[in-house]
Amino acid sequence: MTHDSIENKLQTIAQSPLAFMVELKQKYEYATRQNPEDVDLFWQLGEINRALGNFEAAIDCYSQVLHKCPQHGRARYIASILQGRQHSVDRPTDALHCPAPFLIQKQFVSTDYNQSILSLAIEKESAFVDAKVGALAYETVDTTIRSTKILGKSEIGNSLAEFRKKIFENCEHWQKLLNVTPFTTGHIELSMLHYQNRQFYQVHKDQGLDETRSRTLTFIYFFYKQPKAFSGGELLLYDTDENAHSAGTAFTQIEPENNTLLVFPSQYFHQVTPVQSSFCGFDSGRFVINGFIHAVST
Ligand SMILES: O=C(O)CCC(=O)C(=O)O
Ligand SMILES: [Fe+2]
Repeated sequence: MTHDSIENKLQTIAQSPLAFMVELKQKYEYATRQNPEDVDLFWQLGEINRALGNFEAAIDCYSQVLHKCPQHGRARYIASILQGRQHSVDRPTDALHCPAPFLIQKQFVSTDYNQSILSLAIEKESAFVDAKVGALAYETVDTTIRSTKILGKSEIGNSLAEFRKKIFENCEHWQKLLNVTPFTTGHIELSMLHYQNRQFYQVHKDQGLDETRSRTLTFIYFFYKQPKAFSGGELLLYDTDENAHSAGTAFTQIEPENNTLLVFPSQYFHQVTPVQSSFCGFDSGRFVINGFIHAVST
């Protein structure tokens, strides 16, 4: 191996911890073949596959863990989340950080409506501005934390009424599926985001400040022009402690797939990995409708 290629390799790993995970996965696959009775190796390979977004492979690993160790509550809970049936399994209480429950709805809207959402975003290009971070009164642009452009609610106006209605209609059902404390649906806050090459959003949670306390469920609707002109931009959903004071080190990777909606309780930490794209046209970027379902305070 030449000096240059080692440097390139190191740089790739530094820029993308997920590339490092792929190497780790290969090592653990080998180790589990050599030690098929070792529960811990299957557990760790499950966690690596979850972090890489390989749901099927992760579920297989957790099944192996449960086969050998049926009382492994964490493996049972995570496997149930990845299969979309977390409501049927108790949350594990054995560690500080709990895996985030989530739902994925593929083909959330019709193909025609998905196209019209994309057209609306493209039409509004000049109204997208740098997204800010921090409490409302002090919010600032800090591109080391959040590097993305946003189309705010005043620009969106009533143009996503059909989308908003669909969120509203599903809300009660999602509460049950996600096993959250039942709440009365209040207002639905939404914005559109656009990420181009190198843009990202560091680890954060959507709830906690006074003005965001009533945010209860977060939804993220992924959309983009086909064929997909970027890679990266994955959503990493972190295991989080009960009171949402900190993110754990383990996470589930969710690939942004066009016309797919992701829903999770707003106290869970998450991040958007850097987008990579060699196209610079606005229409080639990663788009989302990001929003929050507020609970009416009682
Ligand atoms: O772009 C995304 O997928 C999520 C954005 C996000 O987490 C946020 O704006 O709070
Ligand atoms: Fe967020």
